[in-house]
Amino acid sequence: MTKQSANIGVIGLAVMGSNLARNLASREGNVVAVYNRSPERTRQLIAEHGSEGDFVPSETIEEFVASLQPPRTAIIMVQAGKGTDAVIDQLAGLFEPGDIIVDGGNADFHDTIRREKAISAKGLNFVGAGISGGEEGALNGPSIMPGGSAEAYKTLGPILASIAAVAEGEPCVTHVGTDGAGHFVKMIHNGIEYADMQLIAEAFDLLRTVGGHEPAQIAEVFQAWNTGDLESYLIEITAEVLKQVDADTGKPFVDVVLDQAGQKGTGVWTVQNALDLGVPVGGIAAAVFARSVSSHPEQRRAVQRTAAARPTPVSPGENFEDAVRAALYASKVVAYAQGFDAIIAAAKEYNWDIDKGAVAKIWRAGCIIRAQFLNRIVEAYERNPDLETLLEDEYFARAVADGVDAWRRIVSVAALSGVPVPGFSAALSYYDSLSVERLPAALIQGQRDFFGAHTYKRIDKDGVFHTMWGAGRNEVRQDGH
Ligand SMILES: NC(=O)C1=CN([C@@H]2O[C@H](COP(=O)(O)OP(=O)(O)OC[C@H]3O[C@@H](n4cnc5c(N)ncnc54)[C@H](OP(=O)(O)O)[C@@H]3O)[C@@H](O)[C@H]2O)C=CC1
Ligand SMILES: O=C(CO)[C@H](O)[C@H](O)COP(=O)(O)O
Repeated sequence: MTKQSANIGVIGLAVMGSNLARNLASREGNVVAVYNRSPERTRQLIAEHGSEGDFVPSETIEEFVASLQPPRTAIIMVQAGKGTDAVIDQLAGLFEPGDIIVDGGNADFHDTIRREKAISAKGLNFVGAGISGGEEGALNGPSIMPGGSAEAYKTLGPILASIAAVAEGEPCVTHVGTDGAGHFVKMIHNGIEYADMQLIAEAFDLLRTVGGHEPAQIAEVFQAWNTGDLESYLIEITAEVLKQVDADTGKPFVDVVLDQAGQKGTGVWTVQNALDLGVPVGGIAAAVFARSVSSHPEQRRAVQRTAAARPTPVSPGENFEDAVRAALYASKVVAYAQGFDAIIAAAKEYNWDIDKGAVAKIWRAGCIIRAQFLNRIVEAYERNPDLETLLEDEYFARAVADGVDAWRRIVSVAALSGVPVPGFSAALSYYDSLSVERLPAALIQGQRDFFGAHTYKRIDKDGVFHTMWGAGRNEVRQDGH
């Protein structure tokens, strides 16, 4: 065994960890310690890729720790939850003050805050770092969202910058904020990812059901869209998926896959946390619920048996593809606006100094939502870092206004044709809710006051009021004036 020869270590050598270790080993100057609970994975990595760089494999965690140069830095890439806690406990028992434990998994940021507190009390550094890009990103350059202390980032930052994706000459990594900030931002990335995917799926459904196109034709539409303002990794891979033909049946691949979308939980976390923070993220929530609806086959079958006859799709009308594209773009803007709203609210709640423009920059490459579109968000926050919402920025306000007629038409066409568009319609209702001068919330206040004396405010004078609904219906002031 080479003693203390590695400048960085990776624990957990499944899909993400083994590729991240290979990425690290491919960078000049890195010597990478690698360890996995089951030694077969470590042996496989070395057998298949050992010649790609300087690896130091270990079959026990003690050996792994002994192979790291102080201050030791180890990136954990194991199953989120109990697996991560188990590995952190092992490392914390062997590391020395000043050493750095990095959790690169998809951790719940509350766990990261808890872990950071416990680990830093022992004099060790703990960094929760969101890593996005899937297995290909981990190997060739992911987008990395580290939290933790600024002190730990001084050591860790250059290592992460050396393996991150690069967008317009800048590495896709930034110190997002302290303790759980990195994992919070990664969670929001995934929430936006869910929304992006759902909106694309709705566009596909409309082009097929109302537009009458076959998957291969729709693939060409998406390829064309990928050269305009919708250019993104998700649009690009959608075209690839739609082109695929099933070898067994000769049918489009998309027609032989069971229509029940899976999820590992980060979308649900996004919505749960947004609710806790009081941030309306209806567009993202619609995407999470859409996956959930798809995965209730018994309920779907029950309603299929009893529902009214399915409507005949209405005529798509002129420029249908362009209208779908406009609806997709406007709905996407809403999803990103809601995601950034959640980041702003969390930064206030948890005292994180998050640079929104820097977050948008590190999402431009390496991650699943990578897109040119992120540059528009960078520019918006450069124009005004204190935007109430991205929707008020001059570029986004104009972009949405330009597409809003088409957006309304598409939501109407979908409703008349019986095509479910929870993402498009939730986003449009959100936009209308923000842009209409008066909301029916006044009636809800009246109802609350009626049944529960919950009081209300008036538009024409200060104070808190209650109407004596059961006794004369006089209005009385409730705030002591
Ligand atoms: N897959 C993806 O595309 C992405 C994944 N992530 C996150 O990265 C992390 C790693 O993901 P992935 O590579 O898919 O691997 P998995 O999430 O499938 O986790 C498998 C790894 O965890 C290890 N492990 C599980 N429990 C324990 C334990 N109690 N003690 C020690 N090791 C344990 C396994 O070791 P053993 O071999 O011994 O079972 C194996 O190395 C996860 O947190 C995931 O959420 C983030 C972005 C994308
Ligand atoms: O973190 C990721 C990318 O950034 C994963 O790809 C994501 O977790 C996939 O999520 P799900 O299985 O819930 O669709």
